[in-house]
Amino acid sequence: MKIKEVKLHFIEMELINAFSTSYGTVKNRELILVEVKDEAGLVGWGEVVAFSTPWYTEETIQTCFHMLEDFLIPALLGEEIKHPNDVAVVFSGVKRNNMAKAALECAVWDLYAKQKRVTLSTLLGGTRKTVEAGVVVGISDLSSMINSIEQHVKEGYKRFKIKIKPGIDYELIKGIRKHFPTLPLMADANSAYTLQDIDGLKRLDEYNLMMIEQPLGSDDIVDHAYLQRELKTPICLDESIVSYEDARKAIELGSCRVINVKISRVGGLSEAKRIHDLCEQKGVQLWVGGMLESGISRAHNIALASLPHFTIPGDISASARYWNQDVIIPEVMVDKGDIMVPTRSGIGYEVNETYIQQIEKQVKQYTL
Ligand SMILES: O=C(O)CCC(=O)c1ccccc1C(=O)O
Ligand SMILES: [Mg+2]
Repeated sequence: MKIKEVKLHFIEMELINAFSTSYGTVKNRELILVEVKDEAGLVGWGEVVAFSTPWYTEETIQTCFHMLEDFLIPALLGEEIKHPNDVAVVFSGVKRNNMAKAALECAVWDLYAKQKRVTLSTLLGGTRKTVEAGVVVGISDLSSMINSIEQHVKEGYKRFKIKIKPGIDYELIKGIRKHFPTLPLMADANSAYTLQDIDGLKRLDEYNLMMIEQPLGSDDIVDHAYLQRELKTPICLDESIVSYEDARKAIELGSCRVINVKISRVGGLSEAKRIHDLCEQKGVQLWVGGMLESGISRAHNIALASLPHFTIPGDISASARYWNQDVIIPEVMVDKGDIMVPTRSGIGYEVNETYIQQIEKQVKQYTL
């Protein structure tokens, strides 16, 4: 196939509740929805999930726009693509910028699945009919966090993640554990600690957390290996793993026992699948991470999470967890803690173009 046209839809959606991490707070979520079209007029969808500022990775919505417009879209338009795995090869002249690449690559996966009239899940080798839903609660005061966990327990979620940072950790987890002694609970630090905090991190071992996510530097796998040897709690890496090679090295060094896979962070579905296969082979657990994204990226996450070795519920929540209205039909629903893997072809959800037209700030179109 050849991609004949690419459209970038710039949107901004307000989160139902502001979301706070160790880095800061997100309330208005800027996103770029990416639409690719083949010669027959069939379309596929992807999404740029970088943030407006470079707090999570170095990329932003604007750097992704620059990469897409000036390098990635010109490289892709008109190229012969036999399989979505080829897209990474077409992009190989551009270093990193994984979120920009992933958005376009995911759109090609959706399109390719639609051409073949199969679900994206099937195309990737997915085996599950449902995926387990986990939910994330941002940093707030203890009683608000307990209330929102309570709510999410009622909604059926199967794994609960809280955000922590230095000074808002031990007492917070102690308070949550008092209310929910057996809850499948984990904590995400988003790189807020250093090895100097090791004594405090070791004290968290008493709370039986499923794992602690990304305690140390975003680009570190050496200090994490040291920390993992000192902790009973498994370490899960997020920011530190931006490629298959990173995953291989982290596993070899013993830097983590779990990996959070985000399609965007690793540059696309092909790389995410390679990491899945590696972890399966090495006996390392993994789950699918989230980016406060719209239903389009959420749909890609669901397809990925249907692969057999995604054994831990991911950060894949219902559309209604974050949005008053999502951009897909139907919206993502959680039923008794499970999300159905859609059975229609491609990402399996209809994109609500009428709604996108209402909320988009700008559209840019690129043709061959
Ligand atoms: O529910 C979600 O979409 C994931 C929430 C989350 O933890 C997160 C959200 C934004 C940026 C980074 C992270 C993270 O996993 O570290
Ligand atoms: Mg994380």
